[in-house]
Amino acid sequence: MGIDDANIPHKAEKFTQILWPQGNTSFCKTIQSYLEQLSKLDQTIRRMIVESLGIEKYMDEHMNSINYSLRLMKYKEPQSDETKIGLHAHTDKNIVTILYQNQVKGLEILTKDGQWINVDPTPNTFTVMIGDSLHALTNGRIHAPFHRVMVKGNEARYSIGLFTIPKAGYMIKAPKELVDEEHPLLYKPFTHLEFITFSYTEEGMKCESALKTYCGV
Ligand SMILES: O=C(O)CCC(=O)C(=O)O
Ligand SMILES: [Fe+2]
Repeated sequence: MGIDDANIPHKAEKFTQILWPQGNTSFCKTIQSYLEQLSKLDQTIRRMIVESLGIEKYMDEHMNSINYSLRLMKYKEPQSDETKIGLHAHTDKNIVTILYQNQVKGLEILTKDGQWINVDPTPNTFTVMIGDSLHALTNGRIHAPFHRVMVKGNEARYSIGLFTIPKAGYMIKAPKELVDEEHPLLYKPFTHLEFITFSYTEEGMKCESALKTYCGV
């Protein structure tokens, strides 16, 4: 469950009302404050990425091209020592995801050489995941890793994700500065909505990389 267009202040109130029709000021304020602080962290991260790629002239366009979505997730305890899949292996389709979780481990990331590694929970630590849209926008300079959640034991895993999502209709297109003979264009321009729609089709779910199949050059 979550909040789309989470940058709109009254959305946190509406979301709280769904969970507590009689109201819950403390929850609502916590969510608002979380959104405020985490969106600043997201902006710092994206600014650093744009600067590190030397494409500062696109900074304002990039910073203004997204909306936020906040999702609260619960992975039920399987009540068994056998490891079960909580969330299937996938790449995020958006720009940047910032994850925070309780003390129950389960998040795993696939390294470029094909090893699944655990992301062990550390208090006060956020995990930043790059999504396919940023991978495409940077013409492949930044890797969008496959990740999954594996659960076992008797304790539920809770996580909260702030997702940076391209605005409706925004064309995701690598700037010309990142395309040259050594780095040929990897993906044709696309919108997030069209890409995500494809990724949910039978073909999109079956193929190894929905991004490559959908708009790979
Ligand atoms: O719960 C987590 O830590 C990961 C969630 C996730 O990968 C997602 O929602 O895309
Ligand atoms: Fe994910």
